[in-house]
Amino acid sequence: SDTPGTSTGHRQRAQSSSKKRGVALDVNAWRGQCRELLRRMLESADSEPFRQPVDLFAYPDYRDIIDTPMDLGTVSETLAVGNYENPVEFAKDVRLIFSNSKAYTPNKKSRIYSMTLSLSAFFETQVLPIISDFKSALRNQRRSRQHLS
Ligand SMILES: O=C(NCC1CC1)N1CCN(C(=O)c2ccc(Cl)o2)CC1
Repeated sequence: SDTPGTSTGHRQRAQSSSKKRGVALDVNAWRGQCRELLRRMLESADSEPFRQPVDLFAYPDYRDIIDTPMDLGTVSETLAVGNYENPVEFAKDVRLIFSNSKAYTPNKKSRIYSMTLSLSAFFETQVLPIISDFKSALRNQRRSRQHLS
């Protein structure tokens, strides 16, 4: 505004979270949301084969087929120590768990592979809004920073 003594014309919204179109645009909200999603997956019986790294003594040919093992315990630890920069990196590791299982399974009717299918279906429905909310928060943050002198 051009009223002398006021600076409201250029005041920026709080950077970390601002209400816009009814969505809390917090660029940091994804981490707690992903931790909660992991918790819900870990409480499901379908996650039992995926909670810890594969036992190579029980599956001696596992590394002949799978280059990059991944499990939900490792993903939880990576998230907890802050080694994911965004929810897309988090989703990439979780999806690796499922693609490894699909690559290793001897047939598509194996019990463990069927657990992969139901767990990944649940994961994809839950992670989609986490990623899209993060991307809109980032767009909003860049928009409001862009107007700074
Ligand atoms: O040993 C495992 N997990 C560690 C235990 C301690 C929780 N496995 C899970 C990953 N695996 C498969 O995805 C798979 C697909 C078809 C078949 Cl069979 O196995 C291999 C077995």
